[in-house]
Amino acid sequence: MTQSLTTTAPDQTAAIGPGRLILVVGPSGAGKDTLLGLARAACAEDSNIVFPRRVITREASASEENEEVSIGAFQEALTRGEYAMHWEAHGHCYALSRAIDDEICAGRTIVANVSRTVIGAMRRAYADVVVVSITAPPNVLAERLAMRQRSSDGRLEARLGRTVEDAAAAPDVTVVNTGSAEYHSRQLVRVIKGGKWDD
Ligand SMILES: Nc1ncnc2c1ncn2[C@@H]1O[C@H](COP(=O)(O)OP(=O)(O)O)[C@@H](O)[C@H]1O
Ligand SMILES: O=P(O)(O)OC[C@H]1O[C@H](OP(=O)(O)OP(=O)(O)O)[C@H](O)[C@@H]1O
Repeated sequence: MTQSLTTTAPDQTAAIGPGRLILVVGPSGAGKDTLLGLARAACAEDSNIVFPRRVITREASASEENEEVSIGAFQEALTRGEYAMHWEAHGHCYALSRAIDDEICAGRTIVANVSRTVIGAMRRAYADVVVVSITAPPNVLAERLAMRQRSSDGRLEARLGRTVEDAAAAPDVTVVNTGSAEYHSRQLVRVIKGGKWDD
């Protein structure tokens, strides 16, 4: 497990700061949305910590409160430069609004569930990036995806088979989410608040 919490972009003058950008990543079914939901509730009183809604071309569900857009609206917004980052996966398009840049410039911390494919670009674009990988063994992922029953998930084998090979995607912190969600969410909250995460 690694825990050097801060990565400084090579060109400080170009990087967006001074607030922190916490990128929560990991395979489907690992528990990212679950731990984020609990961490969000735990940070509700702190207006300096922001959990932006993701823009996604799929319907919102019980496990996730996203801003649902059509593929046409997504592409128009992308052309207008309205997204700070965007990616495609599982047959959907995802993005985070550029509004996060204003929050980071104001010194706030942004926490979001993103694709491992955007980590390298985000490390270059932002001054203070922390990548938190949420993981679990393959059999646990399979059980959890079967249990989640999110209608938009499509073929679970395809979700379970997705891999991302990118050296820039190495995390700063890894949480193996096999204990209670409450316990691991407290680890995530410690990272978000800038403390030691594994006390
Ligand atoms: N620590 C945990 N223990 C048991 N079940 C969990 C835990 N974390 C998440 N889950 C369950 O696993 C399923 C997948 O979690 P989810 O947060 O949707 O994963 P992800 O966002 O990484 O795809 C959900 O049904 C959730 O309730
Ligand atoms: O490129 P990857 O690192 O594999 O990630 C691909 C996408 O999958 C996850 O989203 P989604 O909410 O659709 O899936 P999940 O909740 O099942 O992880 C993750 O947040 C990314 O948006």
